[in-house]
Amino acid sequence: MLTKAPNVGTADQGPTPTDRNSAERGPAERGPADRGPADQTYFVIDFDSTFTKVEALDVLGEISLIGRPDRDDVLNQIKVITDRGMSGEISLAESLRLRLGLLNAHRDHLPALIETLMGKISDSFQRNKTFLTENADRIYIVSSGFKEFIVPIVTALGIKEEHVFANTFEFDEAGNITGCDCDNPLSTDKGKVKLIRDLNLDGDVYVIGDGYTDYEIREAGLANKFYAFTENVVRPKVIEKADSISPSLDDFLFENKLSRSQSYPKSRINVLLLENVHPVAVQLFEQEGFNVEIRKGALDEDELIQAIQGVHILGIRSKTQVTRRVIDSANKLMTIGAFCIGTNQIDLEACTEKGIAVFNAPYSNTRSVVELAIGEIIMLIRNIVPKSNLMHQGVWDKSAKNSFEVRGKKLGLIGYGNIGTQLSVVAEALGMEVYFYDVVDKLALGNARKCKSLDELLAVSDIISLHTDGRKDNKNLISYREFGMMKNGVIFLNLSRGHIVDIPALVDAIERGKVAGAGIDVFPYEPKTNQEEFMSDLRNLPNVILTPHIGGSTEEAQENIGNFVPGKLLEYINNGSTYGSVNFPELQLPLLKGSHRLLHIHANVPGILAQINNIFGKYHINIQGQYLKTTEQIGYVITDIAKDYSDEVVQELKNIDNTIKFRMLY
Ligand SMILES: NC(=O)c1ccc[n+]([C@@H]2O[C@H](COP(=O)([O-])OP(=O)(O)OC[C@H]3O[C@@H](n4cnc5c(N)ncnc54)[C@H](O)[C@@H]3O)[C@@H](O)[C@H]2O)c1
Ligand SMILES: O=C(O)CC[C@@H](O)C(=O)O
Repeated sequence: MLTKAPNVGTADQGPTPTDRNSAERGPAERGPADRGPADQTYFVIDFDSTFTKVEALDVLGEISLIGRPDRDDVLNQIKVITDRGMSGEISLAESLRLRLGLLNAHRDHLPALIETLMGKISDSFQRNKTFLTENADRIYIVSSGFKEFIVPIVTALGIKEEHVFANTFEFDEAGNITGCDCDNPLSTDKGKVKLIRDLNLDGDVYVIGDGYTDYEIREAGLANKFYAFTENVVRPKVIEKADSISPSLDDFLFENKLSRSQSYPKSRINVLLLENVHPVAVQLFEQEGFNVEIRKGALDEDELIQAIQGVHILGIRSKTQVTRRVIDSANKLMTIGAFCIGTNQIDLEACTEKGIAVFNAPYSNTRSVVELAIGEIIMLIRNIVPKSNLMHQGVWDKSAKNSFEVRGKKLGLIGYGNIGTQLSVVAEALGMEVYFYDVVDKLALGNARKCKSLDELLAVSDIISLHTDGRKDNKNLISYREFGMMKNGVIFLNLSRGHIVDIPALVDAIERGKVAGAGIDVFPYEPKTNQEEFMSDLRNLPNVILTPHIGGSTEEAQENIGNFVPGKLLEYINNGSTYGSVNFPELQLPLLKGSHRLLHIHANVPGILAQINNIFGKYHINIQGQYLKTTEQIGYVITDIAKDYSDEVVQELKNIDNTIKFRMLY
């Protein structure tokens, strides 16, 4: 029985490479023909904390002890005993005896217990009902729990009643639970071992469970492998004995190439979040079942190259530079989320070439930047910062000199995108005259006036605020010449990107009095963490507000972003949708229902769609839906097909010349 290596998938060839040119496995992909295990393989599954999320006797206690003043105390004692039994600290018989003694339970409590347990079936078991039903002949539930509640739960998911091995309660005449059937081996130590030995299963045996008693079957030489099931509880003492760890049933089925409801187990998807991304994002990924690693600061290139190994989803903000070297070394990366607006810190071209989809949050912090800009404009034009500094030194300098209203002043906006336009509207509400210049022809909102050139805007404005994107061409957009063209005593703001302003030129303009006040939030070099000192020639200049790139750092904006970006990344991972991507052809796809989705990313050269469809034609595959979108660089073809198809189809699709990435979803 123990000589064979696990070989349960006769036809499934397992996960196939995501990246055409590598042998790695990626999320949401598999061989097409999962036909389930060979006949001679048996699956022995534990019940409490494996099939269900909870320990049934704990739940029974919660029901049976209602109204007792010492309920919480007793429940705690029951939990402690359960854990000690499960990790092998006390014998099972002892654990059962002690718990039944404390429970004070009655037959009438059982319906409520069953109802509660029905709602506590482990998520991955619920998802894989088809596997359980289709393989009912080979699945055994072996538990030291009690048939009275186990049978109704597991049979609801297709398990055969005669394959449930567990204890039975003993009741007194009044219906009180007094103990258990002592002749049953499962009420005794090493009971599962005795039971499996008696069953004498003729084939390979895989045991899935969270407890030490499950491991004992393997220890006794009666199972080929013991899988420590950790979806609900993690018991270090059990894990250290396991042949393998199964964070979910999906993971077990994937590892053994068995038919399953998810193309790739979510517990195998690794997420790396840098730069203090909002906790709501962590929560969203964890709820999805992904593995999440978080780091507070940014990483430099070499650190990131190390950290990105095995990572499928990377989340960053504005400081992490995702260079071509990083992208080239990322062995599993599928998608990047910029938890901010700007994406200039990411080499988008390299991402596109590798088939890595990038998403951002294009307007989740827009309002926060606008409010900061308005606040700073008022502070600067009133000369508040020097006055406040003096007050802190005890100087009372009451005067109106160099202090103005914003009403009637000309505000010049360079860049009339999301932030520029919103600032335009709010500034007009304060009575300012708005002028704007954008490289793209933009609709003027309200009474805003379009300038034909940057120079025109520079010459006319009393206050200039920079809101262009961070494209490379914008480096030093504002330098000596541009400051020279501005009005004397102009107020200047940069809350966009640091490299857009030539800092020595700005320092010079401030020192000469050309710029009477400046609000600067972004810098060509920004400290990687809050521990690093901020070094700049802008320090200690008069009437200059310096802020540490916090234009978008409000609780509201960060929470918005923390919700928005994971939403996009999850849609891409789970459904293939690229709507809102900054480098991929944008496709909003319908939810996947009853079919398999094949996603083909390729270089945009002529004839790929025809080649894809020729392959479908050759294998008589009926296409249920097909979507295509291209950009100059790449094409993205999504095809929904019926579930039956052969390995060759997948292989041929991957072998099409110019294929960048291929994956499957179901
Ligand atoms: N300080 C912060 O915390 C913070 C927060 C959010 C956004 N930002 C930055 O603010 C900037 C604007 O954000 P947005 O959401 O409005 O972006 P956006 O893409 O909506 O708008 C940018 C606009 O700038 C225009 N533009 C680009 N280059 C130009 C040039 N040389 N001259 C004139 N116009 C030019 C574009 O055509 C576009 O209309 C970005 O750089 C973004 O990264 C900073
Ligand atoms: O929060 C950040 O790191 C960046 C904020 C801002 O510059 C953006 O691009 O949205």
